[in-house]
Formats: sequence, C-alpha cells, structure tokens
Amino acid sequence: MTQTMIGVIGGSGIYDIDGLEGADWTEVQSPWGTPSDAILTGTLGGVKMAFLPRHGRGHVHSPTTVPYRANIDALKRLGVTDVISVSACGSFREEYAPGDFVVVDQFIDRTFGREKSFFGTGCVAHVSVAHPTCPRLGEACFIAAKDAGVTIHNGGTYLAMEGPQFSTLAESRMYREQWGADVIGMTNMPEAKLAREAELCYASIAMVTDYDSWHPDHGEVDVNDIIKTLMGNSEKGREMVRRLPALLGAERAPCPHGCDRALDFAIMTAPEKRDPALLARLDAVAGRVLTA
Ligand SMILES: CSC[C@H]1O[C@H](OP(=O)(O)O)[C@H](O)[C@@H]1O
Ligand SMILES: Nc1ncnc2[nH]cnc12
Repeated sequence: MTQTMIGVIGGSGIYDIDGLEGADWTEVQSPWGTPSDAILTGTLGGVKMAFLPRHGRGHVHSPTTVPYRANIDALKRLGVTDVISVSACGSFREEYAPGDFVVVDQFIDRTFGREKSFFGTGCVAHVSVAHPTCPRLGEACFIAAKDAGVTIHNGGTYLAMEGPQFSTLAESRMYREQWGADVIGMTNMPEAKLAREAELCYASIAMVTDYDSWHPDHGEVDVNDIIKTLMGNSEKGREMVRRLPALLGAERAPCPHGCDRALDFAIMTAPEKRDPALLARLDAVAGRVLTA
C-alpha cells in the first residue's frame, strides 16, 4: 500500500504551516527549475506532510513567474500523493462572501504567459482535465473546513487570469454574467493541469477575499482589504489543514477517480522517437509509465 503524503501549496498570506513533527525546510532540486522555495516537511497525526509557499517566503514570485512545473515536480519527487492548493480569490457570487471558502471543481484557464505542460517535442502527451480536481480530496477538505467552523461552499468554477493587475469592470462582468465563473484568481492554472500530468490528486480551496470589481456595493479590489481578509482566512486555512491527516489516513489506496493513473493512455510519441533528454526530466512526473 502507498503511504499518503499530503502536499499543501499555500497561496498569498500562507507562507508556513504549524504543528508539524520533525519540521524541516528541505531544498528540493528539480530538472524543471528551482521551486518557489524550500519545502517544509514533517508529519501531522502520523501522516507525512509537505508544505510549499507558492510565492516563496516573503512573497517573491508573481502569479506569472511562479515556477509551476518545478513546484509540482518537486512535490512529486518528495513522494507527495495528494496536493491541496489553498488560494486567495475574488468572488462573483453574492453568497460566496469574503471569509468563505469554496471547494473549486472547475476552471476556466485565461492564463497565457506560463509553461503549461511537462510534455512537448520528443514526448507528447494528452491527459484529460475534464474533471480537473479530485472529488475524494475535495470532499476531505470540505469536511475538514466544516469541522473547523469555516463557511465552505461545495463546488465552484475558478477563472484563472494572468494578472498581476486585477480585472477591468467589463471583464469582471463578463466572467460573472456570461461565462458563469464563481471565483477568480491568478494561480490555479497551470498548477492543476500540471498536477494531473504528474498523476497527483489535486484539490483547490479558494478563500474568498473580495467581490472583485462587479459588485455595486463594493469598491474596486484593493490589496489592503485583501490582506486584512487574508489574515483572518489564513488561520482558518491552517485549521483546515490540521484536520486533513485524520481524514485521509496514512495509507493510501489507488485514487477511485484515476488521478494517479492519468498517464495510462496519454503518451502519443512512439518509444523510438522519444527524446532521451526530455525523458530524463520526466523521471519523477512520468517515470511510472515511461519505465514500465
Ligand atoms: C494578494 S491578491 C492577488 C494574488 O492573490 C492570489 O494568490 P494565490 O492564488 O497564490 O493565493 C491571486 O491568485 C493573486 O496571485
Ligand atoms: N479579485 C481578485 N482577482 C484575482 N485574484 C485575486 N486574488 C484575490 N482576489 C482576487
């Protein structure tokens, strides 16, 4: 049986987690570049944990420059089985109020300035992201957050924008009224796509910090207001994380939704046409299928 290792990617306002036994910041080398920061490893309730601050401690990386491939590769390399992304977001729904959490289950990817795949010339692969998050993991987060006293909504479409500027009013209205997005942020794509390519279960918990710019009773998005809401939210996020090990357990059965087998039928390039240099970089992400 595989051992569970919960990987938490902390977004804006979340630069560490507390309560880990044997806590240690570990530098992980990746052939996909340098991850956002060292990774905090340890155990919580007997379950292995790994925490990576998405923007780096001190908030160094912008949403565009976050090294998404290095981050996902480094987590996979460490043995992470389940990735929980905790992110700040704006809300397009009156009832998803600042301070609330949302279990994201769909994305609209409007990012354009980022590397979005581990695969390419010399090893082409196409995975499905029709259902980009893991329902089992999302359910565990929902229960953990509820138990922690958080108001959490089960399901929502996250519009991933490039940023770093916030949306114009016209964009905000279009995303909400025509595209049916529920929340907006700048980082969950390509992160979720890369996690799927790396055969990692991925759940995204979006912590609402503002109403973006569409809401007639709220002003423009303002980082100061976001930070204030984040201060309250980040403690709730930590409380949710503390409850996850008990819900997920130390031993992990295969994912019932197949996240951990996403590459079974994905690779198109004939074995004799594959680029050895790219295959070497894919050792952690796709070693299961490339060495079989
Ligand atoms: C601090 S407001 C904008 C910033 O916050 C969110 O970051 P993350 O998703 O890492 O929590 C948003 O995506 C923007 O990067
Ligand atoms: N309104 C917003 N738009 C994009 N990213 C955000 N992160 C937090 N609030 C946001």
